Amino acid sequence: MAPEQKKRARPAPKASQRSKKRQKIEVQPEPKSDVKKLKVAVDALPWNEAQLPDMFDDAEGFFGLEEVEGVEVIRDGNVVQFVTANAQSAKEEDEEFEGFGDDEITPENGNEPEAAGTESSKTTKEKKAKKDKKKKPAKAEKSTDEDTEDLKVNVFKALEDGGDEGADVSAWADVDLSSSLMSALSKLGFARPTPIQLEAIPEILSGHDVVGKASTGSGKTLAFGIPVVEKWLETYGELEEEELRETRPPTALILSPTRELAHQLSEHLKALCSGLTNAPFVAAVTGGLSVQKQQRQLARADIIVGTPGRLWEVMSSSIELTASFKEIKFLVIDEADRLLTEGHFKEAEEIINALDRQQDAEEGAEENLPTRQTLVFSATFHKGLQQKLTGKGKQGLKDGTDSMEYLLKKLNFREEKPKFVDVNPVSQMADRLKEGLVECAGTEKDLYLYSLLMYHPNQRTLIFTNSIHSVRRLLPFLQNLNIPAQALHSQMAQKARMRSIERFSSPKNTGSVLVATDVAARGLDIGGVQLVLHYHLPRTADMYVHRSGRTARAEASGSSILLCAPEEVVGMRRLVAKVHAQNAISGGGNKSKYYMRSLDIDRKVVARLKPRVTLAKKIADSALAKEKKGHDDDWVRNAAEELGVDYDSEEFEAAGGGRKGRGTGRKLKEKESRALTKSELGALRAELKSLLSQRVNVGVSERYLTSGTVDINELLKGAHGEFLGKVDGIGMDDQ
Ligand SMILES: Nc1ncnc2c1ncn2[C@@H]1O[C@H](COP(=O)(O)OP(=O)(O)OP(=O)(O)O)[C@@H](O)[C@H]1O
Repeated sequence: MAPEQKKRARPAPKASQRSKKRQKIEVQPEPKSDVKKLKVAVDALPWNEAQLPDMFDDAEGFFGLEEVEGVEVIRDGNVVQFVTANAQSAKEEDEEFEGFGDDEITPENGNEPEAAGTESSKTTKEKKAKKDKKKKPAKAEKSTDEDTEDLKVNVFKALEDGGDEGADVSAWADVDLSSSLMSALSKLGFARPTPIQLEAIPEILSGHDVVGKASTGSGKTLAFGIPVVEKWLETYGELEEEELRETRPPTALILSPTRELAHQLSEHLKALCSGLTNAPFVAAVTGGLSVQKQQRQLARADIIVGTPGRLWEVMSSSIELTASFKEIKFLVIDEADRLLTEGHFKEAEEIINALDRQQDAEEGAEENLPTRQTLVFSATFHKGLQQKLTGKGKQGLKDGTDSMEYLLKKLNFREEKPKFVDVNPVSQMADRLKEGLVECAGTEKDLYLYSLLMYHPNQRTLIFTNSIHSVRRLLPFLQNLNIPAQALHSQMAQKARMRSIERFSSPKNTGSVLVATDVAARGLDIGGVQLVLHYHLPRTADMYVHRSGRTARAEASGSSILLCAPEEVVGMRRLVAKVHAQNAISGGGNKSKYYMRSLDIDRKVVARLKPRVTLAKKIADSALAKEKKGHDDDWVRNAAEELGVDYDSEEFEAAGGGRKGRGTGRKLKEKESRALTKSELGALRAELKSLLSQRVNVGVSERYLTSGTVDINELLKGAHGEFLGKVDGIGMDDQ
């Protein structure tokens, strides 16, 4: 699409409109006479997320509270109208209102012509260095999505801290990128392409549909992100500031299976774009955050990253959006094997249907092939999917009985055979990942979990469980033991989810622990995760690969340890056989690679940790049971109300409302926990505190385990013996 098509004027943001200051709706004094007023509907006002004090951390009802500034409220009898100061004429009201918020795209960086494509990266770098002295580097989206500000993790933060030297990017020469992108990569410090980038980018740039497979943490995001940005630069990179403010169809739609991953992908692309003079506007569209705000951002987005559910919700409510989406140049499916799984594909399918429907209507179904390129990426593709993706997908689709065939057909590749780029045909696991397992009884997993954390103190650790209930249970348990744990699961409010990730990934919290369900298993790129602990055996081998892939990313190394109960042994064997099958076949060539091995953990030491674990569990259970009792009481009260009887009456109990006679062992335990009085709890806490303050002897030679939060080096200063926490865990290095 040529830039001059489909343009729609957009009001220029005023400096005052970008003010960071927030205020509640209030009646403004008479506006100055030279400012024209604009009446707008309440939904079209420039709402911003209200900033709440930390004490509201988990008050779910408050998340999503929005406020607006610079709005005049006019009351005429019962009619309330909202008027904004705006230099545009009022007739544009219906067309578009971008608002005043601090989330305007600011083409402050957009009025200097792009360096010529033939210019060497060095010259471009010099030019840009001069420019950067005059003003801060472009951060087109820096202030556009405050909801995701807190999700900035890993390398992206470095950009904000300066780092204007830049890397020598001559190793990218074979990929044949524009000088602008070379310069942006230099600023990111990415000196050379990763293997998947080296292989996939040229294929995408030459117009192919691509299916890309590479191990976790190997740079797949930029493997599709760089060509998408390159395409945008090719089309719009030379636009003047004024032209850049005009809306245009988006260049790419990127689908992600989880909200966190969507925000991370968008941050990753923004980080790349922040090194550009003219940059595309990247927007993330996910559930859990304000729809109106996301709709406003979507209207001007060049690259849209979203979860299918929310994306479909906003698309289906706007014919205009759907119409502009049909012009995308790229449809990207990240973590494709998950998104193409039955049960998850429904909304993605709706989106693709909508894109293709438009296509058909306009182009008379010329072969029914889209003009967009489809890019499909993951670290894992189960065998059937892989075969079908690599070319057989378009055959045998007549009856649509095979659902996977059906889904692939739906992707509607424009080529009969997409290019299949597999840079890790042998192993899906990262090279620098060490794997081990610890065998223990199912009932002792809490004890062993804590022991493992003690053996690896001050390491950023991600614990995966198979259920939300387990996350809820383990969180207070670990916190009682002074482990700085955060939780992440899908039933948490989105703000709380992001806050957990932010705290977990904060450079200040190197020894932080995140207890999560598989919602955190895919794609999350959090720097410095050294250890992944599988509290439960993952449900699939692929999930094991993704979970373990949260560590040992890019150039880093890391460990993955599975807690394995006797009833999980069969499943674990199957898992190892699957994950390392190819390695085993390839045999001697890969001698240095070891597989999951049973790790030695001194049971005597574990036994010494038992008293504190028992206490911590008791205290945590008591809190959980009380919380549960609150819910139960609500239920009972509501049921009594429905029956029209007193909550405490015998009549109500007789009617079954009191749920008598359903006491099981678990219920009894809960009851016992609830029965703990305040002073009993206080005594338990005091006992635990005293235990936690003691070192744990780990053997004959004055060796001790310490609480994970204690600085091992400090302790060592006064001791001759060794602390297990100081050495490299439990023998992972010897293997
Ligand atoms: N060329 C490069 N040089 C150095 N680091 C890079 C390069 N490309 C990407 N990275 C960094 O590597 C890390 C992992 O990248 P990314 O998140 O894209 O991995 P992935 O392959 O998508 O992993 P997963 O399968 O877990 O989603 C990121 O921190 C990213 O910034």
